Amino acid sequence: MLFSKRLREAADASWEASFSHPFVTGIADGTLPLDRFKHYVLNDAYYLSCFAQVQALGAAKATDLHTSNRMAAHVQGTYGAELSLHEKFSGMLGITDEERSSFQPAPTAYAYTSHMFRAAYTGHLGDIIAAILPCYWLYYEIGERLQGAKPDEPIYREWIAAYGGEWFKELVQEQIDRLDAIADTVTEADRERMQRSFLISSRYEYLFWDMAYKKEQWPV
Ligand SMILES: Cc1ncc(CN)c(N)n1
Repeated sequence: MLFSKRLREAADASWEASFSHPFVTGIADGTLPLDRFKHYVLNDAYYLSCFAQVQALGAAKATDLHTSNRMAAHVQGTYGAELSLHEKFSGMLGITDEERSSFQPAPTAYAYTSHMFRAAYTGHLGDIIAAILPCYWLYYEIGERLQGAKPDEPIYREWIAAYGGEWFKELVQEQIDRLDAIADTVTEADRERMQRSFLISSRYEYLFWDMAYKKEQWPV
């Protein structure tokens, strides 16, 4: 069985929980209150800037120039496509420069990014891709499932269009194929560690919706 198939099966319960989370279903039917989406956008901008750094660490840890180049291209994708989408959302949501400069990540955003940095600093490229792959793959599956949805809110329609698009599908498949190729060359202990990391990221993806939905803050 392909390693990616094994990961997808192992993560199925937490991915199903993401598909049916009220934050996600609220984007699909347009009922999600905008203040919760704003909390998501602020935290996600932080998340994506860390994600790009982790992708760059993947470029540095790759063992051939082609892969370094591709991981660096993915950094540009995060910056040019996803973070610029957030810039647009920030304008539409009226997020001020002051709000952005004084923003501090919520506990879940901080914990999830710390998990990715841990994989990047302690592992090899396979560990990095295992930790970041749910970010690509889960969003693509959500984008695909939501394609038929036509929420009244324009921001939600744009969000759905971005993640269900062909450009994103190609990037996701490229990282799945890369991880499968690496998994063939490492030990079973490595594969088990990568699987644990993939599952932790999958659970954090669920918690990230929940963080935004509940407008999570530090308790003290
Ligand atoms: C938390 C999270 N996970 C995934 C994605 C999609 N790259 C995102 N924007 N934010």
